Amino acid sequence: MNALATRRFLKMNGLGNQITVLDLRGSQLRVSESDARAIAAQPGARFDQLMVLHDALTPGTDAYVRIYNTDGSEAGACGNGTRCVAWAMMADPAMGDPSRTRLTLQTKAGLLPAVRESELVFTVDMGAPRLAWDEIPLAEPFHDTAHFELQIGPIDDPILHTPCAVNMGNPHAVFFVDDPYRFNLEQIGPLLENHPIFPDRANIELAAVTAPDHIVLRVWERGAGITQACGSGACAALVAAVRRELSARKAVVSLPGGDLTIEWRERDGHVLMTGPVAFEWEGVLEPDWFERAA
Ligand SMILES: N[C@H](CCC[C@H](N)C(=O)O)C(=O)O
Repeated sequence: MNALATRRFLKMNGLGNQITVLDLRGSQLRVSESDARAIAAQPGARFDQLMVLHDALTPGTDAYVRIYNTDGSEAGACGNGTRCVAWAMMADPAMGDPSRTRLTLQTKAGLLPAVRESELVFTVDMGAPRLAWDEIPLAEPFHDTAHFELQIGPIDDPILHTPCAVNMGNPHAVFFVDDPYRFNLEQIGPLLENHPIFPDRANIELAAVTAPDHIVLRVWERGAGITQACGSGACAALVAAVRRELSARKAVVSLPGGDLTIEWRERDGHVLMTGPVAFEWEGVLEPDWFERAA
């Protein structure tokens, strides 16, 4: 029997970004890529991102978190998932400590401090964006990642072109358009996600700046496809808009699932993301889920 079987999980969402939280602290258990895919295949546990808690590795942090996409691949950051984990570690009856209002998670991309603003609203310090081409990462050097060369569609009348590259602990390519809802993201997304310019693939954003403090955004996520919201994608879109001098350093980003407030703080260059979480249900990982997938 798979060692993960019978472990409890929480099904949550952050603005409709489907998040499953699995607490493996106090054990040596690890989730493999095929385990993640087996869990994702279950309607009751289905996720865009699976957030797996492990014992903290570094003093001053509260947990080490591994983040899996639907396809089993690992991501370095997940804004919506971080808010969900923060809620679980503070408010869940079984694993939460209600006396806490802040904590710091560690992922393979760095530290993610989170603060509870109200019962269901959290702010995460997503850190400073990395804006050099070799940190994004892109296959070719570009001297300006705010305007790097990539286009799809006819050469002289491209459908999309000249995105801005931002690494928020995971790679994003932001295209500015008039109306993100005018595009067939289902079709374009996989072409861009897997474009050879992105050796690690990329999350793809279609963004419209409708006012200096408002961005409309749709996201095609690496390893997960279209999602209702993407926290790191919202951060990437705001950073890209500021670099293009299209928006202020603080804006509301409207995603299909709802709004996030994003601020690229002047003082230290960190990006702060504020938004809600929702708890849906809890369950246990059933043994036969893994047998069928094996
Ligand atoms: N939905 C997440 C991001 C997942 C990114 C993942 N798709 C990748 O980088 O592979 C968020 O709220 O930030």
